[in-house]
Amino acid sequence: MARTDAFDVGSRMAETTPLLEVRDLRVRFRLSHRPEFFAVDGLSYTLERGRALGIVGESGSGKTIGVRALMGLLPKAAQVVSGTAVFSGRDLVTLPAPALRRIRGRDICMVFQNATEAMNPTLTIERQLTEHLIWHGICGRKEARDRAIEALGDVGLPDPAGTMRMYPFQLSGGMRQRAMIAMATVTRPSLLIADEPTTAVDVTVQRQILDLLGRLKADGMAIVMITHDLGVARSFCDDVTVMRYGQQVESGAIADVIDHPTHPYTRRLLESTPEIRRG
Ligand SMILES: Nc1ncnc2c1ncn2[C@@H]1O[C@H](COP(=O)(O)OP(=O)(O)OP(=O)(O)O)[C@@H](O)[C@H]1O
Repeated sequence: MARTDAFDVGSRMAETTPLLEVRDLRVRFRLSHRPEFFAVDGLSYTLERGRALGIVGESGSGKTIGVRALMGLLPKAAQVVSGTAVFSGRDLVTLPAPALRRIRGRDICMVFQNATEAMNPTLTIERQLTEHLIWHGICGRKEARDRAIEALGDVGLPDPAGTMRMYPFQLSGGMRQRAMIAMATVTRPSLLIADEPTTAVDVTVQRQILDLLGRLKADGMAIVMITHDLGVARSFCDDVTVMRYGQQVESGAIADVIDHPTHPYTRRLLESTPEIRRG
């Protein structure tokens, strides 16, 4: 792997403890119809508060499984077989399920690729947004409602109070995606994992979402962003790691990797998006 030794997201802040330190994470799949395989095979990175790491790579390279492993949200057939993921001093890999549940949805939240699958179709947007705030004891119902309305406004939904009364199926795809981002950020987690957050939305909404995530980052939120779009990574992330077949082939500061890719696979990814290199 190129630049591994130099890769330390936010190394300028090395004197502070990183918010998240993932070391040599390996996730194995055991399925009945095929030999076992490693969907993630040695993933390492460090992330500081207020920084964003992009994880890029083609479909099936292990990007999503790599972050789901941190959240304890792996499919049944998958298992973390080695490695550590230390978040605020605690290893998420070995943390008992109840302790992980207390962190998930409060300190670490995730924006999923597909809002329709991630949302509960039987609950109003209000219930979905206020649930974490109340369940985690962050605030009572009235304040939760105010915070939910504010979060819906922050993601650029035009009528936050009206949106609160709706069910997911009553929203357009772009509105649903924004409501999901509001759900993931309403607790102001210290770490946000965003899996292709702007893939399903048009360019204007994409800009709004990236602006919002940029403001949250400036306020100190750390963000892991999975994207196949190097343009999004370039405009938003401080650092990037490139994955292929479960392995990290190249990592470093985003501008370095884009301007001076060392791995042939990274060069191929860049060649397929020529507008990136023109800046
Ligand atoms: N539920 C599952 N059952 C079986 N195999 C799976 C499952 N989820 C993921 N995999 C396999 O694990 C590997 C990594 O998948 P992963 O979803 O992490 O890729 P990805 O890089 O996020 O791709 P995409 O951009 O398409 O989401 C792939 O080989 C994939 O087929």
